[in-house]
Amino acid sequence: MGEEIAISLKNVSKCFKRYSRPVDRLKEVLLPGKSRTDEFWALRDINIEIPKGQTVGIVGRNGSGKSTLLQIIVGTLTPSSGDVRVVGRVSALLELGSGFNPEFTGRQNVFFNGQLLGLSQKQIEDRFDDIVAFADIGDFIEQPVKTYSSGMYVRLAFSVAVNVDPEILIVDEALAVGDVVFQHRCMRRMRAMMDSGVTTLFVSHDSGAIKTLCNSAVMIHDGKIHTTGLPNTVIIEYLKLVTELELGLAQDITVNSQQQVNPVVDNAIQASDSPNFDIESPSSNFSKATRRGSGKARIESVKILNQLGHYAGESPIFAFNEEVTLIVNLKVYYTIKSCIVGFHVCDKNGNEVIGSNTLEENIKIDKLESGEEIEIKFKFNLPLRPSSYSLTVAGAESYESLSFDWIDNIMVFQILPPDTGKLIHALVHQPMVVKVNKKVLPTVVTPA
Ligand SMILES: Nc1ncnc2c1ncn2[C@@H]1O[C@H](COP(=O)(O)OP(=O)(O)OP(=O)(O)O)[C@@H](O)[C@H]1O
Repeated sequence: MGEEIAISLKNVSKCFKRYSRPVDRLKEVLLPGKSRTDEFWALRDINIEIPKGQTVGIVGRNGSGKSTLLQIIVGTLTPSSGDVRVVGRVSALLELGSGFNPEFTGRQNVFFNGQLLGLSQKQIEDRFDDIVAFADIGDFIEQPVKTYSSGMYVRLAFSVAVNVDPEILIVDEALAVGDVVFQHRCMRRMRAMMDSGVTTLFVSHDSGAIKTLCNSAVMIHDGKIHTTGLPNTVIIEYLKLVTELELGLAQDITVNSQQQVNPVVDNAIQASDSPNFDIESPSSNFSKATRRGSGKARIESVKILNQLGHYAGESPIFAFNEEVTLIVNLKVYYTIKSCIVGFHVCDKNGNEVIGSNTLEENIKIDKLESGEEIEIKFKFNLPLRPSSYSLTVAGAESYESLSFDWIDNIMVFQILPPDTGKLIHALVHQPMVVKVNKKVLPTVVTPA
C-alpha cells in the first residue's frame, strides 16, 4: 500500500484580475459590458503531493505566490483551474489580521475560532486554559482584539491554531512577528506536533528554520515550482537565486553611480594616461563593480577559494564559519613607493563586519616598479549571521595617499545557517565556553 497523501495539488493555477490603472475600475462601472482588467497568473500548473505526517517548507521571494498557494490549500481562495485535495482537519495561521474579529475579546475569539475549526463548546472549554497559558497575554484575553499589539495577536492566533488538535497545520511566516522567546516556544510546539504525525506546511524566509524543521522543501518562483527536494538543496537554490538577483540590483545601482564620477579621482586616472582598464578577470562582475582610484596600480583579479581550496565562483555560497582564502592580484603601472592592500566584507546595511589589510597584518610591501605583479592572499573564517554580504577590495601607497584602486561590491556572497541548527543572533559569532555551576544549598539541620 502506498503512503497516504494529506495534500494533493494537480495542475493548480490561479489567475487574478487586476486593473492596471484605478480609472479602469471606474470606467468598467460606468460603461459596463467591456472588461478592463488584465489577467495576472499568480500560480501556474502547480503539482504537489504531501504525504501524511510530513513537514514541508515553502520558500520563495516576496510576491512569488506562496500565500496564494496556502490560501488555496486552506480553501479561502479557489483555484482558477486544477484539482486540490486536502485530507484532514486543517488549522492555519496565515497572514496577520485573518481569523479574528477585532471587536470581540480574546476569549470570545477563541470560542469563535474553535467553533469554526469544528470543535464543540465543551471541547473548547476543556482547552481554553491551555490556549491562554500558551499565549501568555495576561488580562488582555478579556480585552477586544483590536487593542492588541501585533505580537499579542500572533501569540493568541498561534495558541489557538496549535491547541485544536489539527491533522494539518499551515503556518505562514507569522512566527517572525512574536518576540524571540515566543518564537522558540512556537518552534518547540511545532516540533512536538510534527513528531506526533501532524502534516505541516511551513512558509518562511528563514532558511535555518526550514532546514531544522522540514523533511522536504519547495521553492516557488514567479508562480511556478522552481525546485523541490531536501531542505538543504532547495535552500541553496533559493539563496543562489537571491544572490544573483541582488547582484543584478547592485550592478544597476553601480551603473547609475558611475555616471557621477569623482572629478579628483577622474583627473588622476586621466593624468596617469596609460593604464589599460579593460581588465581580464575570472569574474564578469568585476568590470561593473563601483571602481575608483588613481590607477597607478590596478587590482587585476579577485577570487575567493572555499575551505577545500576550490574557486568558489562569482556568487559564492559559504557554510557558516567556513575558512576562505581571498586572492587579490595586483599589477603596477607606475612606480609606487609602498603598497597596502586590504578588503572588507559588508552586510546589507553597509556595516563592515570583517576586514583587514597587509599593513595591519604586519606584511610590509616596499617599492614596486611599473610592470611588477603581486598576489596577496588573505585567509580568514566567516563566523557571520546567515545572510548575504558584499566584498570591497582596495589598495593605496599609504593611509595618507589617494587609493590607487578601490572596488566596491566586487562580489556578493551568501552564508548558510550552521548545520547544527543553532540560531546566530548577532552579526558576528564568537566561539565561547559556557560553564554552569550548580550551587549546593547548605543542609538545614533541624534541632531534635
Ligand atoms: N487578490 C489579489 N489580486 C491581485 N493580485 C494578487 C492578489 N493576491 C495576490 N496577488 C498577486 O499575486 C502574486 C503572489 O502573491 P502572494 O501573496 O501569493 O506572494 P507571496 O509569495 O506570499 O509573497 P510574500 O512573501 O510577500 O508574502 C503577487 O504578485 C501579488 O501581487
